[in-house]
Amino acid sequence: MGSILEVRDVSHRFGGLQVLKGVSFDVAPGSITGLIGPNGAGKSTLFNIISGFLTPSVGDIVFLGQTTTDRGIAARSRAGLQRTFQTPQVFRDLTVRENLVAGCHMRGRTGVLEAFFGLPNVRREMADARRRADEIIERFDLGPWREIPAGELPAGRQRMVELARAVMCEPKLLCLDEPSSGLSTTEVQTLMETLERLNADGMTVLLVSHDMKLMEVTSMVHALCFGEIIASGSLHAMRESPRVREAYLGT
Ligand SMILES: Nc1ncnc2c1ncn2[C@@H]1O[C@H](COP(=O)(O)OP(=O)(O)OP(=O)(O)O)[C@@H](O)[C@H]1O
Repeated sequence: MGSILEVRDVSHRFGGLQVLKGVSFDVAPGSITGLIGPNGAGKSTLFNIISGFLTPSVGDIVFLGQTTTDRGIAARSRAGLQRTFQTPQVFRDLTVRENLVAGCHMRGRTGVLEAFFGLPNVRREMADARRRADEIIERFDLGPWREIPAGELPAGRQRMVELARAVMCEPKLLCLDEPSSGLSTTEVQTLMETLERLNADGMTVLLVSHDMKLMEVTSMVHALCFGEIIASGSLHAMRESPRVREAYLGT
């Protein structure tokens, strides 16, 4: 199989501000690919373009061989691209389990009328969703908080709930925006182990962050600076690259 995701010559401007300049890279299936860069490099803009929250001024996003540049967020999600946010977006009043079941909704095949009348296939689908939510809750060590409203959990745990909900959708590509932001050292370690486990189970991950510790889980890293990719390679190669050191690490 070719690339899961191809970013092709993407440029973007906000009014007079050129934020991305001809950015191209691929995400290989089965990889954890990282995108690093200093504040203001254009990471979030690129991430929003990949996930469909923004349309690039120029260039294309190709997901699973299909040009998806003009497809909306929901269509990309149905095709298997899931994202998380810098600030975790959980349904605050729903329990952890309900959050995960809600995540499963996108995978459902039943229509609105069937759901309204509570037809047997809807009940079956809901039972499947609850079973799957319970499995994932165990995998993410969220058991003790299963029936707690997600909004009452500390930020680190909410991030795990958001990640678990994204995993419920069985994404082909999981895109994570600054997933370690606001986490303690122990929580970052747990996050890294979780990502490695998901990847070992076959999930492809795109990780956008300036956290070099977190980047240790990646097999390929692209460094973005002032809207351009200035280097690509292993994390070790990035740490050794004079251009990255100068632009990103400031040494
Ligand atoms: N909606 C917007 N309108 C105008 N300028 C914007 C907008 N969003 C981002 N920018 C500008 O685009 C540039 C790139 O921002 P972006 O948030 O993509 O960078 P980043 O690498 O994600 O930074 P950070 O690590 O601080 O989140 C910055 O100069 C920012 O001020």
